[in-house]
Amino acid sequence: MLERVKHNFRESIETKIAASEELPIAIEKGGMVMVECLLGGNKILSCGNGGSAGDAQHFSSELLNRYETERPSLPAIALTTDSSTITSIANDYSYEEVFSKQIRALGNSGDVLLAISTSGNSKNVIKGIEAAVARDMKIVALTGNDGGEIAGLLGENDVEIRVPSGRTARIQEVHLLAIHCLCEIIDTTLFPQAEN
Ligand SMILES: O=C(CO)[C@@H](O)[C@H](O)[C@H](O)[C@H](O)COP(=O)(O)O
Ligand SMILES: [Zn+2]
Repeated sequence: MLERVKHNFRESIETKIAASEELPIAIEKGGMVMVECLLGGNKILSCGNGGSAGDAQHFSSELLNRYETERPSLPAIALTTDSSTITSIANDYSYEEVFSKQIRALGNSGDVLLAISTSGNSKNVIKGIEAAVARDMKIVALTGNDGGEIAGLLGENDVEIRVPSGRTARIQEVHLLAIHCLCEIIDTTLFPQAEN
């Protein structure tokens, strides 16, 4: 067991080193897409399944509450939290529609969708992206593996942050780091004078 644990630490560190070489440009671009959105008075919606649902909520709480510095609350909504809405959409329509239906109701032109999927193939996230595109929203996608179907759905104004790993847990670990980088870009760009 000790060896397995050590292996996981090493694998996670190696994935982060590879990501530190491959991802900064995409993360900076994603952060600036979010900054523009917020400067325009728009909001960021976020979605994902399982661990990525937790990541979607982690991100929105850091905008709505705070990241590292004192600054005003920023507008974000995780689409993973309202169990009444999610269960009724899944029950009456299909689980594939749980994000897209919310996006059609809440999403406006200029808003951003933070779409999180380690495989890039979760149908409800894919349908969420399609709904966001139809609403003239921009997409920042956190993916892994080969980007899956999501990679092929993105336009030139969208951003894919694809973790160079095929293992869900390792991808999620880098997604969280990328989320913290996005928060830092937002905070330091919008509130350069803010203090801890
Ligand atoms: O957290 C984990 C595995 O670490 C799981 O709960 C994982 O998030 C779930 O299997 C998701 O349904 C996977 O979806 P996706 O990342 O492929 O979109
Ligand atoms: Zn997990």
